[in-house]
Amino acid sequence: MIELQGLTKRYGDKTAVDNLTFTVRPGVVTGFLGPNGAGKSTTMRMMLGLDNPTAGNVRIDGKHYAQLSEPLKYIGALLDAKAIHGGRTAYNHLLCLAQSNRIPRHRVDEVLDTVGLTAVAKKRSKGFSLGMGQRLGIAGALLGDPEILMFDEPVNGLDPEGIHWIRNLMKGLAAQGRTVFVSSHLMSEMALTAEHLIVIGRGRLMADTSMAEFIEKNSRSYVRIRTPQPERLKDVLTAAGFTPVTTSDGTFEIQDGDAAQLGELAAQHQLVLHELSPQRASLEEAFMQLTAESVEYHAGGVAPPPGIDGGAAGMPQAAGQQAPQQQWGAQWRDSGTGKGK
Ligand SMILES: Nc1ncnc2c1ncn2[C@@H]1O[C@H](COP(=O)(O)OP(=O)(O)OP(=O)(O)O)[C@@H](O)[C@H]1O
Repeated sequence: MIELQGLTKRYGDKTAVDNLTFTVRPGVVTGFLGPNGAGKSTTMRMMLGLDNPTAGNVRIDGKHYAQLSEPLKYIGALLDAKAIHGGRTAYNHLLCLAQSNRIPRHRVDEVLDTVGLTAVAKKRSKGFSLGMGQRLGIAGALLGDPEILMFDEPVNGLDPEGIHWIRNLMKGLAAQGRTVFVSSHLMSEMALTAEHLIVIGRGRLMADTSMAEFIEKNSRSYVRIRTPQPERLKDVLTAAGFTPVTTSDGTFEIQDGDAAQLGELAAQHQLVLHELSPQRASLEEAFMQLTAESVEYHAGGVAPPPGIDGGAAGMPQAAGQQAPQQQWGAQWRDSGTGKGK
């Protein structure tokens, strides 16, 4: 278990991590999300005693990292895969780590096998690809067979097979009852891997909740309808009290009805439907809604036209409706889960 209490880090007048309090529990993969510059790496570095907090503290199974006598046996971490002595072979890199933590030599062979690097164990790591470097970093994290594992962007540079492998590895470690804490910018991957989420923005806690609840609270659901008779359908829906929103590709989106109800209504009026599908936003959309106001680094350029991209800028909007971005952010904060800004 990892426990953060009021964890804060300031660099001059910049507050990188702002009074974070949360617990990462064993048995599930916990995802750590936040826009660029939100403070994820700084938080992870403080968890590992690599940075000193300005205030607050982190406990690893009740102890500060510095109090752990052989830390690799308690917590294994992949922070920066490039932070490896390139002149050493993969085997020697792991052997040095093992010897400094009184870990038996045979573990080196075991973890090399686990991450699929046995064939290149005697090669210097400076010749490794990004993906191979990630695997070596993961081998280092697993070396001490720790109960707690922490991975910062573990799928960086991995090919689809590698991504699949690390996903199963993390789930397997959690299923063994270990604590697994992982950051990633790949939302689709996070949605498949993590059961619990911690979301931060500008250093502050924005959500500490299950994946299912996070998506439920931060996204809208609606029914999408496609018909070759759009004018008639629109009239029927409007007369029945629904608020159909037309998207740029000619489909309708209805937020205030369910698929069965809408399908029956269409049948009563002998309307042909080519699509009738309930939709729920993705983790990516939910994340963008929640963190929209806390994104520090925006790209320039042109917003996508309505209906493109599925992001906030692309959400269709009925006349007179409040912008979804404001609505959803407010809804989330009003629910009381938010720690507020
Ligand atoms: N050593 C430092 N000195 C000054 N500012 C720093 C330092 N390290 C981090 N920061 C600042 O603290 C903030 C948080 O940075 P951090 O790297 O923790 O964010 P992050 O969430 O990991 O970002 P990313 O997703 O881009 O990796 C950023 O604004 C960053 O510029």
